[in-house]
Amino acid sequence: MQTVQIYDTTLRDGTQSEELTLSTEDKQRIAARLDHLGVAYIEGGWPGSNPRDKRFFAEMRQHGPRTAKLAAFGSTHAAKTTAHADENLLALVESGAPVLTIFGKTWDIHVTEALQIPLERNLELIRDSLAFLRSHAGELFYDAEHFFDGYKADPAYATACLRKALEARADLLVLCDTNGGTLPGEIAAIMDAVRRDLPEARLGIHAHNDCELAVANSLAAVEHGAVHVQGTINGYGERCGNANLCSIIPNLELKMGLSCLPDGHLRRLSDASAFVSEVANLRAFKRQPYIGQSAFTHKGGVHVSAVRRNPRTYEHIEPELVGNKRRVLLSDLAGQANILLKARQYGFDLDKDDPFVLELLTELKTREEKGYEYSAAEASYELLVNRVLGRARSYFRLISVRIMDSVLTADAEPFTEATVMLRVGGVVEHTAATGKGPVNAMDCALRKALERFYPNLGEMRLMDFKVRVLSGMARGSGGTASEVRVLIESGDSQSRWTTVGVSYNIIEASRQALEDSINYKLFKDDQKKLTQAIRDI
Ligand SMILES: CC(=O)SCCNC(=O)CCNC(=O)[C@H](O)C(C)(C)COP(=O)(O)OP(=O)(O)OC[C@H]1O[C@@H](n2cnc3c(N)ncnc32)[C@H](O)[C@@H]1OP(=O)(O)O
Ligand SMILES: CC(=O)C(=O)O
Repeated sequence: MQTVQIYDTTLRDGTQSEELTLSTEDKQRIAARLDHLGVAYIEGGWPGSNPRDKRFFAEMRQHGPRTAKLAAFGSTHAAKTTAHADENLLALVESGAPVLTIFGKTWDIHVTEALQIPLERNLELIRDSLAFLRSHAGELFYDAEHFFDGYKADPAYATACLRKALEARADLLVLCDTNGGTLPGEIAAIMDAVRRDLPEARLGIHAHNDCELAVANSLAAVEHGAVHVQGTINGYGERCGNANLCSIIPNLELKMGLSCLPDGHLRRLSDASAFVSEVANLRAFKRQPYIGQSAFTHKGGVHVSAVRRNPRTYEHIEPELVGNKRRVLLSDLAGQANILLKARQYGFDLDKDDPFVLELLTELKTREEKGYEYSAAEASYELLVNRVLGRARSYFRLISVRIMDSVLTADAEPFTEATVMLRVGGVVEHTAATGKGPVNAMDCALRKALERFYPNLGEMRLMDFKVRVLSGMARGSGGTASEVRVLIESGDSQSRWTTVGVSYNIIEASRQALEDSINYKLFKDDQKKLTQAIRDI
């Protein structure tokens, strides 16, 4: 099978993304995960740029990747000096990386306006920089920055730049669509022209996503002779990002029949994507093709009904091939098939004729009409199903919640206190707690009352709290009297879950979501204990 080399630049070009900053340790963790994924090259950074990247390469000399090759990045030497004296090139050599990649100018306006040097001098920079690095590099790559724009402006000059890199014995010429403005047809035509002019060159592609075409452009380049593709995990990168390897890799392997990861490693892709967004502390993009949480998620009843019979009816590949999984959502667009699939996921094997199915579907649609949104709050729905089917026990019964919020003066902190009365079995508990605002005070008082009976609540945390006003006059009287939906995301060391509440009173909506959240934690822990007890028998 033909192979395409994957060159990951998440740790270099990815960190040029507006919201992405990685410490040396973060970079090491991500490098280890990319190595585990099986990419051929990991571009670790620009050692001439900052001490963090320098330290990364020093660390990697001790604990380098096991199979991937580490690349260090830099530019051709400064015009005012020589290659031998250039600090950037010396830092590349000192990095000890087995692969050295430098970028150079190929577009005339970049030479005359950005570097402000004659065109001929730029050719010298390319040749001398690569010639200097040649003996220090296991592999030497040349990134022809703005190659496609340069080629459109002056094909002879852009090609002359590539020739200089070949003369200096670069192993690979990477054609870059740096501004991301090129169309797939143009990429194809220019790739063909370069291959005609330089048949001896090995070519790679580096595309940016300014026209949402970085993936398409990378695939077009491969169809027209590129043997090496650069990109980043989740498409992180400056402006609109880089070519997204999480789409490119499965497209190459599953649609184009080319190999780019070791056998079986494609299944690691979803985990790798989630890991990088977690370390980067960025929310994962749900609608990412292949590996996003929504990529194989079905909501419409018609779709779910067909997918139950044969998943190929609405899925272009099996989700497991990329380590993803199928999900089914519940909403007012659901049909009985959604309920059957969800119930099976919760451990109930229901039949379509079972009266519970219709009851659950009717309950779902009635509640969605009231504003509950179960596709975003599955824990609340799982509790509902378990209650209707008689499996969830009642952990506590809330008798009353009273909240006092007093603002003494305009510049003093407001003071909030919640009083909670509840019953656990035959015991009535009456507790008060203060908090930062009414929801926090209610949360603190509920836990204080319950932790004596359920100590495991101590490890539960509130992760996110969202309030949405439900479309104005149609619900409540509009404005500040509108109905609201509250979504609470909670978590413990094992998992996260989201619950929902709806009311015209924000405290009551929060109370519902909070109560579901606590019940869900207790229910889940009970289920775990039960599973363990069955295993132990
Ligand atoms: C397309 C790409 O993604 S390229 C990667 C872009 N990434 C980055 O820039 C991140 C890392 N950069 C840095 O840390 C810094 O910009 C450094 C250390 C490289 C340079 O910092 P400084 O010396 O302060 O220069 P500054 O950033 O202001 O300007 C860039 C300099 O590089 C020069 N330069 C730009 N491209 C090249 C090139 N291919 N070859 C030689 N010199 C170049 C510019 O002419 C300018 O030098 P000048 O001011 O003497 O004319
Ligand atoms: C080299 C590089 O990152 C670019 O041209 O976009």
